[in-house]
Amino acid sequence: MAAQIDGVFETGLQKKIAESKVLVIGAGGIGCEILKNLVLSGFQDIEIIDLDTIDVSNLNRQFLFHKEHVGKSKANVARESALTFNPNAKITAYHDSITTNNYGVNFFQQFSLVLNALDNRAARNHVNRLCLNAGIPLIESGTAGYNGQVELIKRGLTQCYECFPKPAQKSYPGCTIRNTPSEPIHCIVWAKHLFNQLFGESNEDEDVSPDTADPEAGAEAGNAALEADANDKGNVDRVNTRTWAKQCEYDPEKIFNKLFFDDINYLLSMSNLWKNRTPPKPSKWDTLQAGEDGEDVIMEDSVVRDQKVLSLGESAKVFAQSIKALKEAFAKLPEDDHLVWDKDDKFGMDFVAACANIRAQIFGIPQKSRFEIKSMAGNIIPAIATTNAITAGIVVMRAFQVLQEEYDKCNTVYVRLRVNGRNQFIVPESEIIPPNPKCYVCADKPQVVLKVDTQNLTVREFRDEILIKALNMISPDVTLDGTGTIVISSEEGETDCNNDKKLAEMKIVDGCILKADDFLQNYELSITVLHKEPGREEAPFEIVADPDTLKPKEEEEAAASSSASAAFDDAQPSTSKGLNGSSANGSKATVNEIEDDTDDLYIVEDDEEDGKPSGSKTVEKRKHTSDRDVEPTSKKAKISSQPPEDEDDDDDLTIIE
Ligand SMILES: Nc1ncnc2c1ncn2[C@@H]1O[C@H](COP(=O)(O)OP(=O)(O)OP(=O)(O)O)[C@@H](O)[C@H]1O
Ligand SMILES: [Zn+2]
Repeated sequence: MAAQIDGVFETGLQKKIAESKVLVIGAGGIGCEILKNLVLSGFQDIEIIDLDTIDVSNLNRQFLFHKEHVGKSKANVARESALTFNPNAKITAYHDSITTNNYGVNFFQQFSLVLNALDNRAARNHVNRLCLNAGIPLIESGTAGYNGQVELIKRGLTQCYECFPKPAQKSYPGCTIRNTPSEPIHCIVWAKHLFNQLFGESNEDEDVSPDTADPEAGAEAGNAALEADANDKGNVDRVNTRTWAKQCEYDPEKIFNKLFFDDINYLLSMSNLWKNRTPPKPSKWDTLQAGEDGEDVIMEDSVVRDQKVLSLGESAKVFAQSIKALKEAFAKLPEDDHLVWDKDDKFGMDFVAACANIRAQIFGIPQKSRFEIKSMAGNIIPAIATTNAITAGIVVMRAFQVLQEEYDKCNTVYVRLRVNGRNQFIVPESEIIPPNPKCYVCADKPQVVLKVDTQNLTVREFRDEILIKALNMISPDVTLDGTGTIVISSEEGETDCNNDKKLAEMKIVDGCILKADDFLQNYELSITVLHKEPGREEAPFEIVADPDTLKPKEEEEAAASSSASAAFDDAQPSTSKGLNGSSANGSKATVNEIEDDTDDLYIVEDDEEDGKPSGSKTVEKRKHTSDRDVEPTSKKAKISSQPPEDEDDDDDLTIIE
């Protein structure tokens, strides 16, 4: 090992490296590079964890993996390959998720430091909480295309991963997706939702059928459309899409005709929608001759087929074939299990591409090749091996500084596409950003205020949508302060009887305080409940991390009528813009383009102004927008509220390697 040769490193550091024990979380693009750097730098005791197996698409940049490793555990293969660089190193590999209860605070406490090389918010939040709790320094890293970022998270010294709210994910109004798509992405999002309705985790916000509550359609139109569905007695029999599909045994022809003929006719009956739009053209299976037309395309080499825009008949054929395969895969699962859409799963991807293109054709929207749809549906921006390598290099350099306790030197570092005015393309933040004293995770006594309609929200929704999705807990226990009533227990089945009760029925009303506790994360949060009356356009709930920002009711109403102050409120670091249940238009009918955290969107914002290094002003700006420039690792899409000045157009390309 070069680094074990005296003189390469200063002796003090050399010793510290040899005596330390580090944990690497994630053995993907950055993780492989980090592991190699650690081993070559003389680290002797390394543990690495990754839940995934190796995919062909990883091979171009995750150089510890080769063709013969496809399908094997990433952590195990990374360990074996890294050992060839230094057979004397002790590397322990776990093929597991870091979020399981095998890895609690005690596990974390055995390490000198933790290095994150993850690709999703949920896991990052979890590791953030455990490292804060265990008092172990965490080096967080990520890349998106040519951009990279490395940051130290240390309790009491720096901001944590959750100190400032993240920008909300890009979303589209539900009625655009369900009723009036106008761009290819609307059809792609619809197709992904359809996959979930038929085979995946169905979500009522992801309904794919016509939305009769669309305000633009007007109540009359909706009623007229509903009447078209009425049975002999004038009632409307509405069945859930999956139930219906199961009843007709996933017959492709029947599903095709329902989605692309009946539902489109239904939409046409909502005539207000088409006053200023080109109406869609329903399509029927038997007019397509899908059988003959599509035969060749199924047989075609997938690389060639990926690049082509298929005819309607060809898409219908792919549609039928993929439904058949997905139906079989679904049938093999236990009763209450479901499929998970994955861009790398052939039939899942075929299904989404075919459905998106059929719908696009019906609405007169340009169609896309399967290749293009894959990149849009997976929100992929290219993973650049060099950015991963540079970022991982900085991670390990930071690790040296942490081992030497030179924390004051550990400013966040950004990797940029182009050099700035100071000729830097690796740009350090000008100062260490301190913790947010109002952070709902790393503050001494974490607390939030929850504004919610207590008469309507069920305990189950409170747990799933608020505690788990918005507040990133994994296995919460909740008690009502003062009475000690157990509202939610993490013990399976213990409080199931509460699940369908409304909060108010559990005596959780305005002014109550709930104590939420996640034993897996050693995390306790105090939640003050404020009742709010339901409003049609409003978010179903709002979480405010800084109670001081709450105003008396009258003031709030006055503020709401002023767009200027509303905009100001949005910019407050401690109000939880990224945490509430609202979306772009504040309506619950809005759907996320990106469902899973793996596909998080992050603002990439230039940290410099006028080519000068960022000063405190910029730091302040960052706090108020996004504290993280880059959503770590490879396949993240990126949005920018204000495009970075020196950003290359190439960055907007969404391509897959
Ligand atoms: N909860 C978790 N526990 C352990 N490992 C995780 C967890 N969540 C994500 N990971 C791992 O983090 C790694 C992130 O690496 P990377 O972003 O390069 O992803 P990838 O899946 O290898 O590539 P791509 O997403 O571009 O196909 C992945 O190998 C992923 O399996
Ligand atoms: Zn914090």
